[in-house]
Amino acid sequence: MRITVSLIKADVGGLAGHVVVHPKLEELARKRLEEARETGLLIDFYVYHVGDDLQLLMTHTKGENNAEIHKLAWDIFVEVTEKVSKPLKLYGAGQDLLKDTFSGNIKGMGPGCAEMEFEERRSEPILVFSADKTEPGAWNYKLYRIFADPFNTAGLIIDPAMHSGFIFEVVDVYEHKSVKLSTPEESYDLLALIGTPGRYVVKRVYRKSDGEIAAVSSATRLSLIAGRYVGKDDPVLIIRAQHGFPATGEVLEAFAFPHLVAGWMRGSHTGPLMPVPLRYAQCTRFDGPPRVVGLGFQLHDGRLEGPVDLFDDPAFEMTRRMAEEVADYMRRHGPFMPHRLGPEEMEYTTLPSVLEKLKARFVPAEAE
Ligand SMILES: O=P(O)(O)OC[C@H]1O[C@](O)(COP(=O)(O)O)[C@@H](O)[C@@H]1O
Ligand SMILES: [Mg+2]
Repeated sequence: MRITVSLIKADVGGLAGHVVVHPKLEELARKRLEEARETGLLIDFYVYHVGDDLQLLMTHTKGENNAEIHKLAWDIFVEVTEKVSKPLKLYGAGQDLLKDTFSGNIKGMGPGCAEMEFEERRSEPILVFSADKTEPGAWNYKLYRIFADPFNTAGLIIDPAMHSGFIFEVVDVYEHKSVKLSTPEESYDLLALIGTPGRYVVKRVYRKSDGEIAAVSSATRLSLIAGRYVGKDDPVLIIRAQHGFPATGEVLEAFAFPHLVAGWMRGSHTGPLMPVPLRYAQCTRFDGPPRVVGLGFQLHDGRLEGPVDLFDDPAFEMTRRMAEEVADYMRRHGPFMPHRLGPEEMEYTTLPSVLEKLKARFVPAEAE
């Protein structure tokens, strides 16, 4: 049976600033998705949040980029904005809805979207990850560790189905071009690109032996669509696990190191990506630190069994402690790089308007 998993998210209003999604937004979204399940449009769904981003996880048989599914998500974001965010004056009501009318595909309209279609296996574990206060390139490091680094993923050495490696599809978000690179043989080329996560973003990963889709992320950069700062993209990621794909624990292992990502306060700072359970999925200190939630499901004929709240485990306490220490260390740099992002990344923040004011005051400098 061919199943499509669609994870579509948007920031349509935050409670107490950009901290968390209001429960009423989730309630109304659940109601509408329940109706869509009753009509048969959806097989199943799960609504959750990370920070101020409302997450709609849906399963169906309509394929990727389906107008009905995308419209369902778009209409929900619009309705919850009108009926909940605006009356309650939630912060940044409708923030990610960059266009007025739906035009067939939600991509490029503001919300983030990751979708994959596949033949459901005899047993199909899927893992979904959602991050707040960071950008899509934040997954680059994790995806490399999961699908190309045998020090993370034992199966790359041990499992014959994975031994020939994976193919990474990388998007240049500035040039709107993509390239496929094959690991392990092109690992260094891959790293040459994805080590610049603000520009090169891993969009998909395929198993090399049979071309099966293994992972897909949301790879849009909102500021490049809007041409101005509209918050970070707060990306999502779907990964298939086990039996010829990395085991659930191999996927999670990549999250045990809270690597540094761009985002955090005003989308302008470097900070550690902290893996948290759903109950800690709110961004507080300096609007962060950037955080990620992970949910695990078993699919059965497209139905979502679960979730398992994957980071709700003492095994990730040390990671969180390390993230807190790194957060504290980075914070002490205040407005200095590398805590504050470099000039290229700051271009789409509100900093250029501040610098503009100083322009006229510059005079030729003395010869040194
Ligand atoms: O100028 P404002 O409206 O207070 O916006 C600043 C806000 O933008 C943000 O960068 C937005 O974060 P999100 O991308 O999660 O919406 C917050 O960190 C910060 O509070
Ligand atoms: Mg957000």
